[in-house]
Amino acid sequence: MMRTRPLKVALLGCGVVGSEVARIMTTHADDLANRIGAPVELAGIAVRRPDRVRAGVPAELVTTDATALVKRGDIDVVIEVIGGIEPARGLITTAFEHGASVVSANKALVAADGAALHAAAEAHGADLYYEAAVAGAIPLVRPLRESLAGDKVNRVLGIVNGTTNFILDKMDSTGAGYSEALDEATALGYAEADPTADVEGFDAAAKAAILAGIAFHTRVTIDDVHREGLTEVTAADIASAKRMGCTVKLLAICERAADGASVTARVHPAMIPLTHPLASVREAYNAVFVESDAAGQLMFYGPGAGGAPTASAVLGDLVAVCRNKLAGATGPGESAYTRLPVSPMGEVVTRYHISLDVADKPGVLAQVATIFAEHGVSIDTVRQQGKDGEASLVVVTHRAADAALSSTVGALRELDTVRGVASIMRVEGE
Ligand SMILES: NC(=O)c1ccc[n+]([C@@H]2O[C@H](COP(=O)([O-])OP(=O)(O)OC[C@H]3O[C@@H](n4cnc5c(N)ncnc54)[C@H](O)[C@@H]3O)[C@@H](O)[C@H]2O)c1
Ligand SMILES: N[C@@H](CCO)C(=O)O
Ligand code: NA
Repeated sequence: MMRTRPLKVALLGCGVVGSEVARIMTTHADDLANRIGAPVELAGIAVRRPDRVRAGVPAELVTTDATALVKRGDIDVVIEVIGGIEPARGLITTAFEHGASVVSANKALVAADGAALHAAAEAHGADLYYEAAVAGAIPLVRPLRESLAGDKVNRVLGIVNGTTNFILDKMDSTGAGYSEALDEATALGYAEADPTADVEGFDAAAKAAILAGIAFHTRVTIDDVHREGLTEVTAADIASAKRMGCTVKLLAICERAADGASVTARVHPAMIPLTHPLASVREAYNAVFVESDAAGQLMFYGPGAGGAPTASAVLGDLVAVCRNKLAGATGPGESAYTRLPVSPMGEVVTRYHISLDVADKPGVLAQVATIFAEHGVSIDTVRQQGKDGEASLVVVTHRAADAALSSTVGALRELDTVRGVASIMRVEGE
């Protein structure tokens, strides 16, 4: 039976995502009410710039005082789509203290301070949901938290940043330049307010931290995630990948160690074979593989960024949180009981593609091969292309520890015959 008294919602932020949340809450009001069992009313919208015209947003609801809005006392759910650490963190904490549950799209905040936020929610009998924080519209947080809660997840691997996938895809398929592709991603609402977060891998690292924490029931913060962005990827890397039948993607990889005693989380560009399903993920789409003991391999695919797709995830959380409120219950909180430690990048084991500029003279290949052997890194293939006394040597290794590969590269740099290390890229998905 439908309750007539509405649940009141405060919206913090009315940018790319917030304006779509407001639009869908208005246009789908009847469906939302039927699905929840009570009407939901947009009771206030906190913005920074009230002068900005927002189509379809009732002017009388707009305020610049977000703190007063969350302190009103009659708000049931706060939707935080401001982004960043402060004032978002303070506003969310205040919301809990005043009895509201919170839906957020803020991966930066959850990845930095998720444990404290969950504790604050629990202390006040409130919910904290953030499906939109990881891979936009794609259901991932709740499938991991709820649907897979009876299984044991061993690996989460995927493309979790739409902006960088859009850039790599445009560069690869249309030959567009890096800045041109980034400008287009920004205009389409995919990039963060400061796109450095996207291209330097901070956004993907935040998502990797959230995924690893939920998947392995432990605590992982963004500081635990090894991060390399897109800015070092060159056209030569992309061309080299093509020659190997691969493409370059920015991947987030969270793994349980073989002995089960620790986990790792990393974000970096990697070559993947064109035959791998992730190779065909285009534009701002995201795709994530989850591997678990009982289910085997699951793949989640869909729009990972953009106003309306992200609002879809926010609205899904709003419905869940409102249903919990009406039932006088809360959904699942933090699950970090395994306390598995996060191992450093040096312990990650994978394959590598190394491109060296070397002198083209007798014995160089043998010297290079010896350095790999001395560091216990086994070579899979070597390709050499010579030109005017210089040569480009491309070495692909078998699986080796990242620390061993780093020492190998350090020793290679010391060789007189090695003029430079043009690129080092990990090879994944084989
Ligand atoms: N855009 C996407 O594709 C996407 C996808 C997933 C998650 N997110 C996350 O959603 C959140 C919002 O992203 P966005 O793309 O809508 O950003 P945005 O910059 O378009 O919107 C944020 C809005 O918050 C406003 N704001 C800033 N400080 C405020 C304050 N103190 N009070 C009220 N309003 C304030 C800004 O003026 C801006 O309009 C971020 O956490 C982002 O990481 C975005
Ligand atoms: N800037 C992010 C938004 C989605 O989280 C991206 O490009 O994926
Ligand atoms: Na999601």
